[in-house]
Amino acid sequence: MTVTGVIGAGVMGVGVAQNLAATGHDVVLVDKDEKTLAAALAAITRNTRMSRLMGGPALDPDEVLSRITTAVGAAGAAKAEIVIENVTENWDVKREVYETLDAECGPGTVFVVNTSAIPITKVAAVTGRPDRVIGVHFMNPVPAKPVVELIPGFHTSPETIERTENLLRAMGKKAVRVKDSSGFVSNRVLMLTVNEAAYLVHEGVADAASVDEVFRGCFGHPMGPLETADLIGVDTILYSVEVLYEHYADSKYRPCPLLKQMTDAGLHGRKSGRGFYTYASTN
Ligand SMILES: NC(=O)c1ccc[n+]([C@@H]2O[C@H](COP(=O)([O-])OP(=O)(O)OC[C@H]3O[C@@H](n4cnc5c(N)ncnc54)[C@H](O)[C@@H]3O)[C@@H](O)[C@H]2O)c1
Repeated sequence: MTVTGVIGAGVMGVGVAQNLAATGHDVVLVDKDEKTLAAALAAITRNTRMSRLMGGPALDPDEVLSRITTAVGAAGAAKAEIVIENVTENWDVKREVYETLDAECGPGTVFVVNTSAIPITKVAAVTGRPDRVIGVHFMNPVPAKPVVELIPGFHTSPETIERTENLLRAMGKKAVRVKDSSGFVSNRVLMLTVNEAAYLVHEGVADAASVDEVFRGCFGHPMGPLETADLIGVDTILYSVEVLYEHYADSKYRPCPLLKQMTDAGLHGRKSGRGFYTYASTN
């Protein structure tokens, strides 16, 4: 039986595991503790029930859940043939996970890096299989977003690209191939926009609702940048801007102090119930 490992059961891991299971794949979903895994399964149950209402396919939650097993610790994905990693956007956290995966998984296992800004070649370098490491930047919410960025690293082999493209096709995704560069295409632009929007609030130029209204009303964006920050996770925005700032050594990516304060205060957006806005539920 072919199993796909999904490491990290947060915002993205939940979406990736649901998308995989809903398209017939057996999944082992991994996180640091049982509590997070239980919350992830509850979120997948809610999201599959709501799928039709949200414009997606009708899904049977029991059938989707029957394809997902869970495990604590990255070693739980040892038997997977492909692993999709979605842990916190922090280099030390990701590095440790890849060292474990490299030691535990078979030599043929492909590691798919889902990151906002960390270069794929840097991740590949901490493994003994740089030819079998590739980036896929999924969009959020994963089951609802048909396009991903596909990012081969410096050493990624044509076979790894092909295996990853096949999996993405089976998940119903169209892959846009881009070169390995911190932030890729989407987040070089999006993170700058969100960071600058946070500066507008930080400096008192406008409140969050006014900033978002300008983007929705004037530019026709379905969501403003600060609503988007809450959807992505304010902490994840901060970590991504920090990665860009460090990688390019360019002051245009200087992280807004308000993002730092909100992250420290636990205002992480939808997933924590409060960010730039307040939410009734943390789904
Ligand atoms: N949120 C988005 O919209 C979005 C979009 C595209 C890509 N990404 C990227 O996807 C990755 C995950 O983002 P997220 O929004 O899901 O973050 P998140 O904070 O919601 O979830 C991260 C999960 O990783 C888990 N984790 C941390 N260390 C771990 C370890 N050692 N072993 C197992 N699990 C561990 C955490 O417990 C948490 O559940 C990040 O690299 C992020 O940049 C996020």
